[in-house]
Amino acid sequence: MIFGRYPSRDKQDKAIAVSAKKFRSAVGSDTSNGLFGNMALYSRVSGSVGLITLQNPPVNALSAVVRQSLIDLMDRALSEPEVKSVVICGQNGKFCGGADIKEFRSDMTGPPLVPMIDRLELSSKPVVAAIEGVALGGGLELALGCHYRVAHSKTRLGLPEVTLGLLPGAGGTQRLPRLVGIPAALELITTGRHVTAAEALQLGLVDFVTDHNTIEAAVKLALSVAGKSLDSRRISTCKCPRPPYADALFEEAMQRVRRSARGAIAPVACVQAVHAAATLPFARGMEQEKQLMATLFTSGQARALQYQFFAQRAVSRWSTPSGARWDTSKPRPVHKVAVIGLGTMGRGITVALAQAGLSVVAVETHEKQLMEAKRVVSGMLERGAKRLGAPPALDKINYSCEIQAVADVDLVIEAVFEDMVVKKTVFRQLSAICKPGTFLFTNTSGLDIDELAAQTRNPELVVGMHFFAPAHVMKLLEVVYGRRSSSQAVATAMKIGKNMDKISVAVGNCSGFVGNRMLRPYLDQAFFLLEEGATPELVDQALEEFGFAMGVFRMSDLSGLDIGWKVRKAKEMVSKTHQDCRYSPLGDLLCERGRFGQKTGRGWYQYDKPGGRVAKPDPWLHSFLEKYRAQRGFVARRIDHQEVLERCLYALINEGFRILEDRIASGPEDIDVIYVLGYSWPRHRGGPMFYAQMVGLSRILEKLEYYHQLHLDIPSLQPCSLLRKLVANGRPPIHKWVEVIKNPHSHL
Ligand SMILES: CCC/C=C/C(=O)SCCNC(=O)CCNC(=O)[C@H](O)C(C)(C)COP(=O)([O-])OP(=O)([O-])OC[C@H]1O[C@@H](n2cnc3c(N)ncnc32)[C@H](O)[C@@H]1OP(=O)([O-])[O-]
Repeated sequence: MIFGRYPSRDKQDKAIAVSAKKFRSAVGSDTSNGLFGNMALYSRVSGSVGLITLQNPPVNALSAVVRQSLIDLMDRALSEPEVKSVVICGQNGKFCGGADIKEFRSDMTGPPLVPMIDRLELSSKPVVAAIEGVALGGGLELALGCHYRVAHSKTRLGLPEVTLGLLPGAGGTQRLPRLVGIPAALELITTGRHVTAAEALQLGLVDFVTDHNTIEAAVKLALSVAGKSLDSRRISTCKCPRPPYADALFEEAMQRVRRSARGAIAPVACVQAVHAAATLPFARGMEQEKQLMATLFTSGQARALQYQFFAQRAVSRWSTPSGARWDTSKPRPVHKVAVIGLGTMGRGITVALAQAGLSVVAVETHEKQLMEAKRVVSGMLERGAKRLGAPPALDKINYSCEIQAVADVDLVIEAVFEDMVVKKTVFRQLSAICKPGTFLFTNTSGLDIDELAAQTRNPELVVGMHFFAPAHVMKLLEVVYGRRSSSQAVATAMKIGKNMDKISVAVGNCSGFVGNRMLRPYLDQAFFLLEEGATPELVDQALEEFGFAMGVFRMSDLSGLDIGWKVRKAKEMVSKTHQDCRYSPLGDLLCERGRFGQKTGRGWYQYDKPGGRVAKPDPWLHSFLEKYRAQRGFVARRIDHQEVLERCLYALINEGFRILEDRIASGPEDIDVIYVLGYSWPRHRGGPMFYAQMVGLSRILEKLEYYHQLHLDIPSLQPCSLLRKLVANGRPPIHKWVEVIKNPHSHL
């Protein structure tokens, strides 16, 4: 009966809106305080079911007003004798994205989540969560407080609080293990992984999954359970199932998070909270959860992670110094894309484009290499499809040895060698072959976009795309606009990035763009520290303890020392005499001896064989460094971790300020997103510019001044004028830096 009476989602939203209107007039609420812009709505369906709809676009986050409305509407449902059960759903096909993260930045007001969920669970009438779209964080915790959970098959569920530096502090750490068991709860809570509805059903997280109308299904269930005992449905009253090997499980989980979290405190607190669920009664477990949450909530790590969450969304609202903006620039539709050059990067880009549903023409000049690329790309697509449970997009790609095959595409991504001469030739060819209006994008990690654009008839169609390897996996894309790139070309590059599921950051054109430009002074400092007495092990240990996945030398062994050597040779840095500014030839000297890193079994470390992965300290390298110092007049001194961090990181941050000053990045968020997603900067430290704010701009300035005085031949240690200006302006918070950049006379 309910199915026949139930309207489509559209109609249903209209019905909800109508009942909301009636409800507003019934309760006589004041709309002037914005209450009804963010609230929950109430209606009665099928005679005896109270339907509460969360309404707080875009993700129905549980803001203070939503929480208050939910409490009021639950009271209403409980007080109406005709109502026998309740369904909670979210408007616009999204159940709930969790607590309102914006509220975490200010003093929290409104009713807290924990007692609200406890009251819900205590309800004498059954409450069913109708979960569509997402049930994340506090949203899933709300659903765990309900007595039944019905999910749409396309829903994603999870407790991602750990990614925001928190734990599921609205009872999630106590209810989830009771519902799905300790192993699954530990995994979900410490990783923040989202699960599909199918997996949720398998775990017992939801009771029922539907491909059809979720609210209909939830209402049907609510009708069927009305009046039945709820004793076994209140998760807080259930005993947490404790496997016999629980102690070993917790031990293993703690070791795992300590290893992978590299100094992040939230995953450790998550394990502790689940341990409390396994060992304490519910109420005491909740106390433990609350205490752990309080510590995390005020930590710098939570602030850093929440800053990064918003920064990753803010970068899509790009702008350029010439006034082009995301909201006034329309991307052109793109259906067919060509990739030129099927080396490692070209293959990854081809896969990413095909997976995004675009038709791709993949071009490689030699038949043999083309066939090899086809084999590898097909394998990558097949493995990806297996993971996603979808068919591989093999038929999206046409392979060709002829550059003429790109004549009718809408966009070309050139991915040939990182060599200006080769790229210029390709761009001249493309400009002649492609149909008018074709966008010509280049995958480069630092070459001059304007110089390439000058080879074409339409430089406004040229944009840089700096992909990170592996290109089909890495989330980051630097979209580099040149002096003449049109706003439409930039908007189209940003859109293509989004289609490929990347986080794209629009940046200006300069050598190395943002990421690699900042890397230069960081690498230089690491070399200088070796000259002054450090070892690769000492430098790497300091950086890894800070939170980097790999120190600079281990990383450079992994990516290959010869790559940087080639670039330095092309820039004639290797052959030049460096009189005014210090240059360390250490990397070049290693390359001259054939030590290219892991691939040759020798680099800054030694490996058991070429291609080996386990880095071991190399006595040869140590004695080489000693001889080098003696020959060049360096007297080895004791260098500690603090100096390593200050020299390497502050030099990198100083370059970040220069980049902001030069308007290469439009704000500190751009730099921080690039560094976290592309250069493994520890996420819980927010990014280099956020870290600078945490350390204190005055301290960074003071330390840079100190080191620059000691090393006047290292210009990158000279504090840049923007940093001085920010300190002179009273060290404004990071979101106000842009005001100082735009208005040099600003006193805020
Ligand atoms: C009390 C302790 C216990 C509980 C703790 C928690 O629940 S912690 C929370 C645990 N929950 C999470 O960690 C979930 C966090 N959210 C997500 O993972 C994703 O947003 C999504 C999967 C919900 C939707 O993905 P999608 O690609 O469709 O969309 P999108 O990602 O582009 O977002 C659209 C807009 O919504 C905004 N916004 C989103 N969520 C929230 C929020 N909770 N709050 C506020 N705002 C939020 C977002 O900033 C953006 O705003 P903009 O830039 O347009 O002004």
